Amino acid sequence: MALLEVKGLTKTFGGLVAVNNIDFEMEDKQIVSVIGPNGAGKTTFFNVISGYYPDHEGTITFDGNNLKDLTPERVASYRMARTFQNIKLFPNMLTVENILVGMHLHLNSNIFDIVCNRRRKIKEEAEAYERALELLKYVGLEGKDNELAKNLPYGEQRLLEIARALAIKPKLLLLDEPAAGLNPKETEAMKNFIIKIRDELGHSILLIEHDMKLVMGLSDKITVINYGVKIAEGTPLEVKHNPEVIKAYLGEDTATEEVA
Ligand SMILES: Nc1ncnc2c1ncn2[C@@H]1O[C@H](COP(=O)(O)OP(=O)(O)OP(=O)(O)O)[C@@H](O)[C@H]1O
Repeated sequence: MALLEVKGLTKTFGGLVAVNNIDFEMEDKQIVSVIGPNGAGKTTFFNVISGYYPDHEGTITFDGNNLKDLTPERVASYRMARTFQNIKLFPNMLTVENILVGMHLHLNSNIFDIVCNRRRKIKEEAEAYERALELLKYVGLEGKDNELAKNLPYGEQRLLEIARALAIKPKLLLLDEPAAGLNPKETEAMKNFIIKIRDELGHSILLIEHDMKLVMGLSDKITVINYGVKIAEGTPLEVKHNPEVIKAYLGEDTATEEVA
């Protein structure tokens, strides 16, 4: 069974069909990229899958669960986490607090515990704090727990957003343009880090990205969207030699570059 199965997904804004009848599947532990020109519908596709646009047509099944009409919080509770094209951190909170917020979904304390059993809650909070520090270390931000999120350099804010997403131990991690705003060296590091997340933590990853070196270098599969329609799908080699993809998006240069 596919980890994520999307059938006939359509999302309109007034008269504009932003996502048009898309079928899509990905397996567990795959890294899959969604590419296409600006305005093609990639972020809308992510927003629908992760529960931000409940009024759509089509079905989304994730890890055997029907996601129809679920809120982003309910979708996340099935362990689908995401980052955003424009980083969405709590800028005036500490880095470690940003991760703790992402973790609240996973804490088991209920209102009875909070009122009657403080001990369990205190233990959970201490464990959560330790885990948040571990996650900071994992993404390369060790020792930055007491810094305000807004004071981190841009590339580190992207890493913090990923650390917060990892806090829910996602079965599927959606990354919306993880390399946007990064220089080539940071982009290469991000590529290796995404592969490491899949290989070491076993998370499946679905990403949107315009950096073709990154996309071609890490994807098991690439899905190409143009004007809301899926125009191609396949391995990096298949996609980069697809004439329709070259015409709509890649151009001839990418087709002749070596896959990293
Ligand atoms: N909330 C919205 N209301 C109205 N139109 C929207 C909304 N969000 C997206 N659109 C439109 O839907 C289309 C697809 O936009 P989307 O942001 O999904 O594209 P994209 O492929 O992610 O683009 P980019 O690569 O530039 O981020 C665009 O024409 C956009 O203007």
